[in-house]
Amino acid sequence: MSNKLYNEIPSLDLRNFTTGSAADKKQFVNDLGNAYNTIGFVAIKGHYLSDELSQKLYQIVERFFKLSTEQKKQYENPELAGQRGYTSTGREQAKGHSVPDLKEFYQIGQFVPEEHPMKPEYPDNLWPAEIPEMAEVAKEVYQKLEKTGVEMLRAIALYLELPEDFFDKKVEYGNSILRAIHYPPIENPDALPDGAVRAAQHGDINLITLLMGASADGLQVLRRDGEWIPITALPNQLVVNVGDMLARLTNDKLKSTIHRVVNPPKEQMKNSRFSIPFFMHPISQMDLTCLDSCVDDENPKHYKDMTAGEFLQERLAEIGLLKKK
Ligand SMILES: O=C(O)CCC(=O)C(=O)O
Ligand SMILES: [Fe+2]
Repeated sequence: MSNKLYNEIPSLDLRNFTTGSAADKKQFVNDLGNAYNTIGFVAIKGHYLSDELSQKLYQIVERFFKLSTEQKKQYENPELAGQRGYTSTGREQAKGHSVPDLKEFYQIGQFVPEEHPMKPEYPDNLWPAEIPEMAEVAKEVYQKLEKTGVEMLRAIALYLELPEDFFDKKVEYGNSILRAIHYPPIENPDALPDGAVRAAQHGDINLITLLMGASADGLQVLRRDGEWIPITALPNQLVVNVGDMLARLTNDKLKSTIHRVVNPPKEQMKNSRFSIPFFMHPISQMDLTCLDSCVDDENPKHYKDMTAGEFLQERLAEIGLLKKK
């Protein structure tokens, strides 16, 4: 393994894994493991989401967030803990951070056929009547990202010396979330509460996150040496990082990538920022107990045994989305 400290994230072509030779595939797996052990993010081209489709979704999302607060709040139901529909500003804070992030968001969950046994597992998606095109476009984006995520998890399984299909059944009709985020203009920077930022530093909850290029700069990753490095996804690239669930499963052999979204420089404070991460979750029954292969005397178990569903509930409470009854 190289100990090189990257200043930018390595870029890989997923086609080397999906349609390449055995040697290409092996190289992809090695490069991916290397990226996750150094900077923690990787940029992927040759995936299944077209730039055209992602632009279409961005336009729809911008139209939604331009609606009045009253209109948007029709799609906010606190009983859903932010997992479907709209969540207004001031609700979510990063774990361990007392000031809420400067953002509002809209979450879209799994699409399960009516008769499927997994159907009752998930609340229905909410669709804004004002934007009738959202449902169809969001579903297409969701499924293209999910398909990309399955391939990424196959490569990760091989890197961990697990069977290639280790994650396949665990993410089939999984609890993944497409989250459209709007970071509103900062109208009065002097009136911001201390420590209020667009997104305070955090690790994502899920297995892996796939992020399409945001509308503006601001995303930064915490490199292993403690330096914050700016991340920009180029057109046609997805940025993919490891989340807390994969860190638990691998006893931190794969570490959850800490990242944040900083406030813009003064002259850009009046601009909105939009981003659309896809959080790849397994089904809630998945056991996140550390793999035996990742535990030894030098690396005793860091985490207590939990299912993905239990871990998600715990975290939603910690970030303010699930109010304790
Ligand atoms: O807005 C971004 O670029 C990243 C957002 C993020 O890290 C998150 O919602 O977990
Ligand atoms: Fe994140």
